[in-house]
Parts: sequence; C-alpha cells; structure tokens
Amino acid sequence: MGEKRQVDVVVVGLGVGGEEVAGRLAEAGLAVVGVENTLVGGECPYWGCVPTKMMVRAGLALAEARRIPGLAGSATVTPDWAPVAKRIRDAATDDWNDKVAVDRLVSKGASFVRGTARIVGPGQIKVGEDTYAATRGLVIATGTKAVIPPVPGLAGTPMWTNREAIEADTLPSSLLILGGGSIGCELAQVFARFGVQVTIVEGGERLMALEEPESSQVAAEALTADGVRVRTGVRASEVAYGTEFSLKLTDDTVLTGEKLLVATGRTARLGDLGVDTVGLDPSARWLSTDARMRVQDGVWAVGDVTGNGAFTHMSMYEADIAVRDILGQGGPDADYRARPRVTFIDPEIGAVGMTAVQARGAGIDVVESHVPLSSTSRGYIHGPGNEGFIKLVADRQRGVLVGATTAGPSGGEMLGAMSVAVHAEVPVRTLLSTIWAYPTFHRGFGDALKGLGFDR
Ligand SMILES: Cc1cc2nc3c(=O)[nH]c(=O)nc-3n(C[C@H](O)[C@H](O)[C@H](O)COP(=O)(O)OP(=O)(O)OC[C@H]3O[C@@H](n4cnc5c(N)ncnc54)[C@H](O)[C@@H]3O)c2cc1C
Ligand SMILES: NC(=O)c1ccc[n+]([C@@H]2O[C@H](COP(=O)([O-])OP(=O)(O)OC[C@H]3O[C@@H](n4cnc5c(N)ncnc54)[C@H](O)[C@@H]3O)[C@@H](O)[C@H]2O)c1
Repeated sequence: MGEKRQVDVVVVGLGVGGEEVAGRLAEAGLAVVGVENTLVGGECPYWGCVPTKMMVRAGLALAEARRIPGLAGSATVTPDWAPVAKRIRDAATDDWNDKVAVDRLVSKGASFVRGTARIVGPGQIKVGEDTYAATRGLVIATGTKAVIPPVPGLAGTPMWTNREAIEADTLPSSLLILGGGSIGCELAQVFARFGVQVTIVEGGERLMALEEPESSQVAAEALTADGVRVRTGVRASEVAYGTEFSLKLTDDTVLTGEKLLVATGRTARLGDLGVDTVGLDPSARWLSTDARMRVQDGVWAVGDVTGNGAFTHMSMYEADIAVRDILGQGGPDADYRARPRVTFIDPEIGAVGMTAVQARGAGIDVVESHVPLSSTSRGYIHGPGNEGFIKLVADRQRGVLVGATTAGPSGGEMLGAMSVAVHAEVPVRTLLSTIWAYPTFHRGFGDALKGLGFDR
C-alpha cells in the first residue's frame, strides 16, 4: 500500500527547466515534490550542452594548433581522446552521478523523488505505489528524446544517439551520422578532428536547414575542410549491421561505418506520462502552452517538451515565466521574437530572431545585408580560421532588426549585441550611431548595418 501525500506543486522531470521550477517554488515556501527518473539536471549537463562543448573545446584546440604553420612556427599535433573522455566523466558528469544536484535541490526545501511519474487524473500523480495530490498545480518538464526514424533494419542495432556518443571512452575508426542539424554538425567536426572518418547523411537539401543558407554553406565548407564527407538530399533506405554498419541510401549508394549516430531530431517525452487522463494527446510531438506556460488549468509545461526551441536557455526562460505565474507575481509573457541559438562548430554560428525567408513569410518588407568576416579588420588580422559572416535582416518599414546571424571564431559571443537589438527593437539609426571597438569581430556590425542602406 503506497503513501498518499498532498502538496502544492508536483514537478515532473528535473532537467534544467524542472529543477529551476522546483527549486524556486520551494524557496518561495511552497510544498514541492520534484520527480526525476534519470539524473537531476537532465540532458544538458550529462549528455548535452556541457559534455559536447567540452568536446568542441578540445577539437578547437587541435584545430588552432594545426593553424600554427604560417602563423607562428610549427607544431606536431597528436590527438588523444582519453583526456576528453576523462574530463567528461570526472569533471562534467561526476561519472553520471547527480548527488550534487539532488543535494542542491533538497537544500532549497523541495522534496525529491526518484522514479517515473505518471499522471492519473487532474492534479493526481503516481510514482510507483505512491500518490501525490498537487493542490496548486502540476508542472510538466519531461524534455525530449531522440527521434529514431523508421528506416528498415535500424531498430535493434547498437546505434548511437547523443548519449552513447558522449559516453564513448574510445573513438571508432569511422562514424556514419544520420542528420545534419546541431548534433550532427557539432559531433561530426569534433570526431573528425580526432581522426575519425565521418560521413553525414542529411535528408534535406542542406545542413542546418532552418538557418540562413549562408550558415549551411559555411558549415558544409568547414566540415568538409575537417575531412567530413557531407551527403545532402539523400536518406537512408535500409540499414544492416554485422561487424559494422552498412547504410543503403535512397540514391542506391552504400556507406559503411564502425558506428552509426542517429541525430535526426527530438520529440517530447509524453508517451507514457498519462497526459490522456487530463484530456491531452499523448501522441502529440509537443505540449502547447499559452504565454504564461499554462497547458490548461492547473497544468504548466516548460522546456524542450513545449517545442518552443530545444535549448537550455529557453528551458530556463520558460521556467522563470511558469514560476512567476504559479506564484502570482506577474511579469512579462513569453516572447519568442529574439530566440537565440548557437551551433558550436568552428566557425561558431549564432543566430537570433528570423531568417530573411522567415521574415518575408511573415509579411515583413525585408532589407538584408551580408558582410564576410574576412573583409572586416579583425577578420583580416585573424587570418587562418577567419571563416564566417554577419548577416542582418531588417524591417524596412519599422527601421528595426528582426533577425541576425553571426558566424565566426566568436560567432556565439558576437550574437549578444544582436539579441539585444532584436529583443528591444533598437532602431537601426541608433545602432548606426553606436561606437564599435576596433578591431573586434563585432565591429563588423557597423559595416553590416551600413549595408542595410538606412538614412542616419
Ligand atoms: C547533444 C546535445 C547538445 C546540446 N547542446 C546544447 C547547447 O549547446 N546549448 C543549449 O542551449 N542547448 C543544448 N542542447 C539542448 C539542451 O540539452 C536541452 O534544451 C535541455 O536539456 C532541455 O532541458 P529540459 O529541462 O527541458 O529537458 P531535459 O533536460 O530533457 O530534462 C527532462 C527530464 O525529465 C525526466 N523525465 C522525463 N519523463 C519523466 C517522468 N515521467 N518521470 C520522471 N522524470 C521524467 C528525464 O529523465 C529528464 O531528466 C543540447 C542537446 C543535446 C542532445
Ligand atoms: N548548440 C546547441 O544549442 C545545440 C546542440 C545540439 C543540439 N541542440 C538541440 O537539440 C535539438 C536536436 O538536435 P538534432 O541535431 O537531433 O536535430 P535537428 O532538428 O537540429 O536536426 C535534425 C536533422 O536531421 C535531418 N533528418 C531527419 N530525418 C532524417 C533522416 N531519416 N535521414 C537523414 N536526415 C534526417 C533533418 O532534416 C534535420 O536537418 C536541436 O534542434 C537543438 O534544439 C542544440
């Protein structure tokens, strides 16, 4: 016979979003139960952002060392995966142990339950035999899992998703990657830099298909320069696995590789959560919410599960809105106009707001400008590794930026100023009169802004 407990709020899923909600509501004095079936912190610290960015950092160090000839002398570069794997195991994930995170949450006053939560009716959540009645509400923060495409022969093979790729202590000699989005591109470049023969198979016509075409081009060139074979516009039609993977493509070519990484997108973890007991569709790809993160009365959702952009910063952003709503604190509604994202390849590709095509699709009278980084002072000074560009998308009528892409050695860092410009709708005239320090990469904004052709 299980325990029955009445609390104010139950938070299901304690990734970055759920942990933030549970911790803040507990600190505010509410009785909160947080339920997590894997690791508190979720995908980002254990199988996502943090370990992948450690990998990227290591790959970048190799690439920079390889740029020494012609710039600063000579260098012999011998890649070794062991320190990367060790750093991920010891420093990033504590050997995939969440004790520190659990203690952090409990120290804020939340109750922590390890297990799989199932909704069994309005405000009623079961974990094992125990039942929790959430009088103020339920917060769903169950994140996403990798989509495995229905390619004949794929199911049941020892394919990698991001999790196995990140846990790898040793690298394969060859790797096939299905999907040329953020995960595919970042991991392809890292592994190639460590000597793995990598091939990406992207079903769409270009890598990073949701971003500007120039981003796709820069990504394809950078990956190719690192030795990655990039195949676009083809899909896997059949998979076979014996001692290695064999991938038959829709153009009848066959690729082989020691490992196969599936990186074809993510879908919300909703299937067996019991959302049907509160009238929601368990087969939906995402849980949609209003601008206060409410799914329905007494149910909020935050983070990847909402489909508003599967990024840690979006999860934290939505968590903040849900917390304020639950506590009756008011504050701004969710606003996705200036959603930033950065793909951490070299060059880093940052983007905020709309692409030019999206802006036109939204009926905006678009004016755009594009500046190659190599034509800017800092790009020229930087020399090898200066690939990249700045692209601005403006609304001619309103005189404000609605989108920007910043690709280059610090593409993600450069994005900051453009995020402010798009979010705060800073007039292009004001941006044109801004002083940009010389010779920074971001000084290229001055050139790109002039290219929009607005009067001062
Ligand atoms: C390889 C990779 C690299 C990434 N890199 C970046 C990056 O550089 N920058 C960035 O911003 N984002 C990045 N992301 C995305 C980022 O990891 C996610 O946006 C973030 O983890 C979302 O947090 P979340 O709390 O919404 O979901 P999650 O982190 O997925 O957490 C949800 C939690 O809910 C738990 N759960 C699910 N169902 C139940 C249940 N029924 N009962 C109990 N617990 C349950 C899960 O176990 C999980 O721990 C990356 C993702 C991947 C895969
Ligand atoms: N730097 C970052 O912030 C970062 C890094 C990694 C992941 N992420 C997050 O994780 C999410 C998931 O990443 P992802 O790379 O898996 O997804 P994605 O949506 O970014 O890219 C998936 C790609 O796979 C392709 N595809 C789909 N089915 C295919 C098939 N059968 N064969 C070949 N190609 C196919 C799609 O056309 C698409 O280009 C991202 O959207 C992002 O939100 C963020």
